[in-house]
Amino acid sequence: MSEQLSDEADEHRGGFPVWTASTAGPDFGRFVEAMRTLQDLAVSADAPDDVFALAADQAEKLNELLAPYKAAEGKAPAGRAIELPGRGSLLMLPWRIEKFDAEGVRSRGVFRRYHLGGNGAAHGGVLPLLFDDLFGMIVHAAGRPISRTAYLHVNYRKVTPLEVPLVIEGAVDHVEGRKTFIKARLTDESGTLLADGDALMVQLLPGQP
Ligand SMILES: CCCCCCCC/C=C\CCCCCCCC(=O)SCCNC(=O)CCNC(=O)[C@H](O)C(C)(C)COP(=O)(O)OP(=O)(O)OC[C@H]1O[C@@H](n2cnc3c(N)ncnc32)[C@H](O)[C@@H]1OP(=O)(O)O
Repeated sequence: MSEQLSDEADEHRGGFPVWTASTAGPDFGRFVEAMRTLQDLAVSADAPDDVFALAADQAEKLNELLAPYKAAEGKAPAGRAIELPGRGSLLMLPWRIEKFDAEGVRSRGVFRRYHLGGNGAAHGGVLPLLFDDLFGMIVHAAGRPISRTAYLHVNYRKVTPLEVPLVIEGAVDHVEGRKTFIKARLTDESGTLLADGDALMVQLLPGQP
């Protein structure tokens, strides 16, 4: 997979830089998972203010530790660590890719407490994030040139639960010149449809951001 991520000709990249998979050390995955748990706790903890004061002190210390290492886009392992859930990016859902080829992409995972919307269900805004990231991977796995999302449509068919193993799978539906039309479905492990979506991804022209 890492080969596929970096060997495209310039005319297929628009203004995008070459994207290479990261070779992060073993502690990076542990750090990301600890940060995800911290995100879960940050949105769920009901602690006394003196506990939040201690937590703020420690969070500020952590910021001081990492600040000198802030790097330009494409340099940090986050987003490029393809072996980690969500490719090691806290922005992405912590899901694992289990199929990645020209026929489509499938990924599996759970929504966590951090992703709570209301009454036990995933926030409506995190589903398009999951779909959009999958659509980007589908375009890439299908060998299509670097493209951006022109539109993304999600149908919410059933309430999407937290902490329940789910599967998202999609593929290219059809191609018209620069336009790649994609479809995907989010189900639980028994195949019950929770949401489906479709998108138009448009190939970038040379130099297009
Ligand atoms: C997430 C990926 C993770 C992958 C990881 C795996 C490894 C992969 C590794 C590396 C891959 C990296 C992949 C990066 C991917 C990044 C994705 C994003 O960033 S999505 C950010 C949000 N989207 C934008 O910010 C776009 C903003 N919009 C634009 O830039 C333009 O509007 C753009 C490029 C989409 C089109 O603009 P124009 O000027 O080039 O082209 P015009 O002429 O407007 O459209 C071309 C055709 O598309 C239709 N079209 C355009 N927008 C449409 C729309 N909204 N609805 C319907 N048709 C539309 C038009 O009608 C036209 O069709 P006719 O050729 O005439 O048939």
